[in-house]
Amino acid sequence: MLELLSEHACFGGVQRFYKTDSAAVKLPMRFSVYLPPGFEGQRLPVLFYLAGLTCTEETFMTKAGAQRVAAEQGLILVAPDTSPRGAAVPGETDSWDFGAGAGFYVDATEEPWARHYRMYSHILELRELVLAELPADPARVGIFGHSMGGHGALMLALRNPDLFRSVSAFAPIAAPMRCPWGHKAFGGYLGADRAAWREYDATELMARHQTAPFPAGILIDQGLADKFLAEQLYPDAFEEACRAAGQPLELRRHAGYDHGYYFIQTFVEDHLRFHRRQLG
Ligand SMILES: N[C@@H](CCC(=O)N[C@@H](CSC=O)C(=O)NCC(=O)O)C(=O)O
Repeated sequence: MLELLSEHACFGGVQRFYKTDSAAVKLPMRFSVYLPPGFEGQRLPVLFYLAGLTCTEETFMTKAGAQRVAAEQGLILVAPDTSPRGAAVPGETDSWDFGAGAGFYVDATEEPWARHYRMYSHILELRELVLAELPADPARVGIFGHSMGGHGALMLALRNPDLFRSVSAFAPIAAPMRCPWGHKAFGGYLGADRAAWREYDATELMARHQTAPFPAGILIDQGLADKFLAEQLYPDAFEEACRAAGQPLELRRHAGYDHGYYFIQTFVEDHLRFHRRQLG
């Protein structure tokens, strides 16, 4: 079920890379796991990280510098890939913001994507797999992510608050129905019907709430020197939906920080501590 591809000692714990045959995607899928020191024989809190456009299961583990704090906090980290690989869909590698590396964490319904591009279901199946095969506590699962993955984390948590107890994001594409990346992805994967888009848009999902789905709060960090901020991200729209729903949100705006992993490195410790507090 799980094939261990490699493992590396890291801050007293172990960094692993796995492959699994995904029932959701109908292809082999890779993911990475960090296990903190002393993981054997106990059930630890686990934090899923969803990466952004062009990333793989390796990006977060090699670039974010999260393992030192995960080791200290006793957190398992899991990073899935960002799309199916080798689906052989014509044109799937033609652009960097749609197709391979850009699955947007939705289940495609449009052809030719519908057979393999099922990343929403893949994240949920991976959650089950991790809980079955690794020393993770099913009652203490959180989710966070960056950009496309920051949105994926918000959306998956809002659709499944019983499965993910804590949620945060770095520079999420917070309202995909309003931006070019979202139009391209939702139009391509889900078709023209905007009712289908609404089921995957975090701002639309939050707007349905009249009470806070995450009463302990949501954390978002956003760089103000992010070149994608004005055209693609719309954190203010998500902030307004949270305000209307009574959802506590800490949206921290940081002068000088861009969209990349130096920004994530700077604030990743805060996110891990935020989740650790909420997961207990
Ligand atoms: N190739 C693009 C840049 C792509 C990019 O910035 N990807 C981001 C995520 S964007 C939203 O999901 C990312 O995380 N990249 C990986 C990295 O190592 O920085 C361009 O030409 O602008």
